[in-house]
Amino acid sequence: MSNFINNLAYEASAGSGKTFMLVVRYLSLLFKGAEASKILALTFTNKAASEMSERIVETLEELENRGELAEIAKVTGFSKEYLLEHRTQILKEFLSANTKIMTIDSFFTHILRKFSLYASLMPDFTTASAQHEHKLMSRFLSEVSVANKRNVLIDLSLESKKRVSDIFTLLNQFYEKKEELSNFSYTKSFDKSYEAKALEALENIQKIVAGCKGASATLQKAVNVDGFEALISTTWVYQETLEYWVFKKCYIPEMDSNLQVIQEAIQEYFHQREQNFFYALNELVELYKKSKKALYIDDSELSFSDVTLLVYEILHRLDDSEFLYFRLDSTITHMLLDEFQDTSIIQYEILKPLINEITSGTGVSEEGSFFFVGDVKQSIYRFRGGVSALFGEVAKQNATQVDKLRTNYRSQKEVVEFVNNTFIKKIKNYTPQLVRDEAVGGYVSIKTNDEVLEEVLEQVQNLLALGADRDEIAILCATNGDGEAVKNLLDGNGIDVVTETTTKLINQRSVKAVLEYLKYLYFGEELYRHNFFTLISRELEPIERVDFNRVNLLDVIKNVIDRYELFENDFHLLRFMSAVQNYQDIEALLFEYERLDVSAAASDISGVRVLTIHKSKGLEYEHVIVMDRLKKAPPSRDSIIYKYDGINLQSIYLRISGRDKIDLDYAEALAREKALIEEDSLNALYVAFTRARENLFIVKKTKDSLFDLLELQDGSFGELHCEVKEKKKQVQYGEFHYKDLYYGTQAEILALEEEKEEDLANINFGLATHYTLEMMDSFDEVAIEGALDMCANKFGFALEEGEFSELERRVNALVQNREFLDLVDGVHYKEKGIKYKNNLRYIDLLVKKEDSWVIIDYKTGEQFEDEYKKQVKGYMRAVSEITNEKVEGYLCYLLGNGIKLKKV
Ligand SMILES: Nc1ncnc2c1ncn2[C@@H]1O[C@H](COP(=O)(O)OP(=O)(O)OP(=O)(O)O)[C@@H](O)[C@H]1O
Repeated sequence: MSNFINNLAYEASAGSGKTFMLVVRYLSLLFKGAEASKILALTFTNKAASEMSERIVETLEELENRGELAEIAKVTGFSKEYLLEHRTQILKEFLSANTKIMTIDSFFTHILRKFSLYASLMPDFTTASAQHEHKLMSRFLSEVSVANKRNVLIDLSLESKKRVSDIFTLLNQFYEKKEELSNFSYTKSFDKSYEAKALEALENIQKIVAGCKGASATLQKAVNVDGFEALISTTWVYQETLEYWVFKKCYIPEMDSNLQVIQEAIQEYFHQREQNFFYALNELVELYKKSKKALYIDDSELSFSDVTLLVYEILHRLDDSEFLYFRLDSTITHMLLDEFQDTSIIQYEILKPLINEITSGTGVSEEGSFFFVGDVKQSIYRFRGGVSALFGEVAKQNATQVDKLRTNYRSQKEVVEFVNNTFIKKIKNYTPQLVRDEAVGGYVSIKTNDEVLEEVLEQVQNLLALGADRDEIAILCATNGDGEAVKNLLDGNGIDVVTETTTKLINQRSVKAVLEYLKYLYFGEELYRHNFFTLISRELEPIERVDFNRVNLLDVIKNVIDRYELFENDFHLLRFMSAVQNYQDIEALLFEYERLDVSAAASDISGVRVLTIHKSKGLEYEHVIVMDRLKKAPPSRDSIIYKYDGINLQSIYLRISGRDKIDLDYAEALAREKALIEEDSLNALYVAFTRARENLFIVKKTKDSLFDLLELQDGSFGELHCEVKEKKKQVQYGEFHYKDLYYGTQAEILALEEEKEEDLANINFGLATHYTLEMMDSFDEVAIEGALDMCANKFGFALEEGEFSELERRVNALVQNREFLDLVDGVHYKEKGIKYKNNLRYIDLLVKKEDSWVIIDYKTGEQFEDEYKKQVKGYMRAVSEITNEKVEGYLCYLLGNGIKLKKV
């Protein structure tokens, strides 16, 4: 019997199988006959989106052995046999469908492209996580100047005691919350009548004191203030009553009534300051918006928040928005949302009509369904406009059944219990998780050590010594800076580290190959064809060019993948394909892909993972080390306090010190803000601890610790145990010889490395020499001629007169050098890229002799010999590790006075 519930949500703890159920849901829909192109699955990060596609494929491929099988059977009511029988068909359909598994940001970008003309934009705009800040700043400043609002900006700066760049942050907040703030209005006022009221009351108090015999000198001094400014900087005006301290002896009730008058006046003063501030900010937001718009129209580049706001405007403001939604809706019948707790209110507002349409079942989609999962305890993006109350609200608004998942499927007993015991006292309504039967082990250690980095290193070394798989060790830290510090330390101790950059999608081989292929189709340059076949380890063959005006980019990519059978087990390509959908055309892709901020499938990248807690969401590792922050956290001092009632923005306040003592509303908002910040930190720790499957290590400091909130005691639970798995096979680098003319070549890498130290002429000469040598197929005079032609084409403009013939002379000398020719007698691999320590390095010339290897590194000057030697030694180590054979390295100097070979 089918158990399919149309509107369903899971509000469940970490590791309880929310993502698992999302995949089950997606597949159940497919098995029930839904078209993949009509299922919209939205995630928060690109990583999550691509992982979801991967999991769908993997699950189908291995369905008979997967836990999902039983769940899908339960949900759909189909027998396991039926499901197994149909999975190949489903997989085929899924792979060929135009699937809609993506981030919320890319979904909104799609919408905006579709309706871009409503926003006076061309549809080929590009997106980035943020607009170019400097450009925006200077544009804004000139707008401010033109609008004659410089004083407004200066006043704001003075008022908030902030720099203009900080005012920028506030402007951006106001800009992003524009919709929520649209019902707020601010009044500008310079009426200072409150001052007179306060000073009159002060005078009354002064009189009382003057008439009081027992008035001490301290008291007389305390009330002896001159003017309003001085009055508000005393401490006594903020007391509840004056029946205290030095006032006590002279206290009469009249004192307090005057105190109250003073406090009301101060409140009025604060209020006026706040209103004037918001008024000014609001005025500038208009200019800010204008500058942003000008910039995105000029550059055709939008930030994700621009996209979101524009989509909101288009869908909600235009008269024909119903029609717009209709057009969207007709292509979406089912909606699945991951990590719902991090959805912002405006994001939900955009999705809302679509969800309504789907769930009401009266629109285009009779059989629609809505599903979302999340965990309010893992909400850590409050600062980005995520309000955790949204979860319940949305369930209510859409008549969604909210179920729980009680069992933890991720972690071992000790970890689950430690997390339960730690957070039950700290997080409201915490429901302890159940341990699954077979999870009887696990280990948790809490250790205080002020040398945080050393402690972390030791823990990693210990784990590795016990046989832990380095890919299964993750170090979670508070900030990117801390991550950098750990990475450097581990690197320095010979431990491979994987961070965000090493895992970029465009740095993966299969993706590179496809890009080379596309470049060949577009530029027609032979080298790209050559590179492509080299990268996919095949013999060179002809490639038919295509006319990009007539074919769809994605089809071209699918075609190359099919034709050369590139897909097999390569999830990078799957990710790449979904990323490509964001590019308007081939030009946009080829000229912009370097900025593509998508990470690769983790499977074939190796090393200890170092990442921030925020980035660790949704991930899991066998061993997790959560380290304390290395520096003290800066106090949170947001100038504006936003107070929400549920999901509705109720009021906003300007932070003014002392204000909480006399303004109850403000005090409440401030207290709530503080509680929310604390909740965020607590949630972040919850996320961090729940990433561990087997072993969890907490490294904390004695002071200013990230873990202070939890009051952890040093100690350990359970027994440390590392399952030693068979070591993964070394990745084969054998055929990776890969030339590239226009980017990322050895020549350019050298340029980056040496830029600082040599003058330009030397650099160019060196690059041209390298390039010539790279272009030579063999070491003879015929090859020199061809290579020099190519060099003249590429570097002719950059070389000085005479340099070219000097280059020719040196290269000729090289091919006549007996010692060199003997050394290079063997099979040549030029421009050999080797992936070592997660860096791609290029060896000028690698020679395979009978049972050994020779590395040759060309140089045109001797001034940095020590550096050069280090570099070659690095290559030698890499090659010897990969091949397990004898390796020799040589620096080969092509100098003005002859060839010099130096063994390293
Ligand atoms: N019903 C199940 N049967 C077998 N394994 C499961 C089941 N549910 C989840 N798992 C496994 O447990 C682990 C955690 O599940 P999943 O990642 O879906 O949890 P989650 O609730 O999304 O966690 P988080 O909130 O931390 O992202 C995964 O390795 C998953 O494959």
